[in-house]
Amino acid sequence: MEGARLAAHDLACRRGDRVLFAGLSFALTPGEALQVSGANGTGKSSLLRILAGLLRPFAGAVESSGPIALLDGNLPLDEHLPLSEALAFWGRIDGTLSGRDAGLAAIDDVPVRFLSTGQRKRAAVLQSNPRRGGIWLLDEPLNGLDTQAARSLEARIADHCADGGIAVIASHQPFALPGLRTIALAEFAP
Ligand SMILES: Nc1ncnc2c1ncn2[C@@H]1O[C@H](COP(=O)(O)OP(=O)(O)OP(=O)(O)O)[C@@H](O)[C@H]1O
Repeated sequence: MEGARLAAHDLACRRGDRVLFAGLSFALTPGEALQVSGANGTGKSSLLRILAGLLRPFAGAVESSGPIALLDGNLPLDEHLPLSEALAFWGRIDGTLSGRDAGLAAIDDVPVRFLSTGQRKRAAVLQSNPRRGGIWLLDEPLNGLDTQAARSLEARIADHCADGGIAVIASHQPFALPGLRTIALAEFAP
């Protein structure tokens, strides 16, 4: 696979009748990670949805190559299925789920609707299943995770980038990632 690329060209985002940000540009090459920070409501989640192709930008364009995986507040797992079966559904669609989480093994048989906040996030990390060398869009990925799970996810993001992947992280929280670039969304508020 050719190396992943992700570029934003002069992006603007409008929600309702308000422009949240404008003039946002960046370019990421294989191995790079970018943190997007900003106060509540500045448009971090909206930016990730634009980058994922799920929301049309008000202006500007996104250029990407490589598979995209999005981890956001939604958990696209059947709430009524035991966790292992709910994950297996995506395994059949996506191929083998990348990675394992030993902390979830003991609750394989628990229906998704009974999972705790942190367990849901950990299941979402597995489900989002970033492809080797692809683009991983992460919305507040550390929310709800205990310290050990947070360190483990940081290590997983670092491995993903070391493997030629790209990561964009929307978060208020500091990240321990080598070479992490940052963008403060407030600087692009009109
Ligand atoms: N469909 C919509 N129609 C109108 N306004 C919307 C819509 N979706 C989101 N918004 C508004 O857009 C703004 C940005 O929302 P967004 O979720 O992108 O912000 P955020 O920076 O991720 O916030 P947080 O840190 O609280 O998660 C908010 O004011 C929100 O109310």
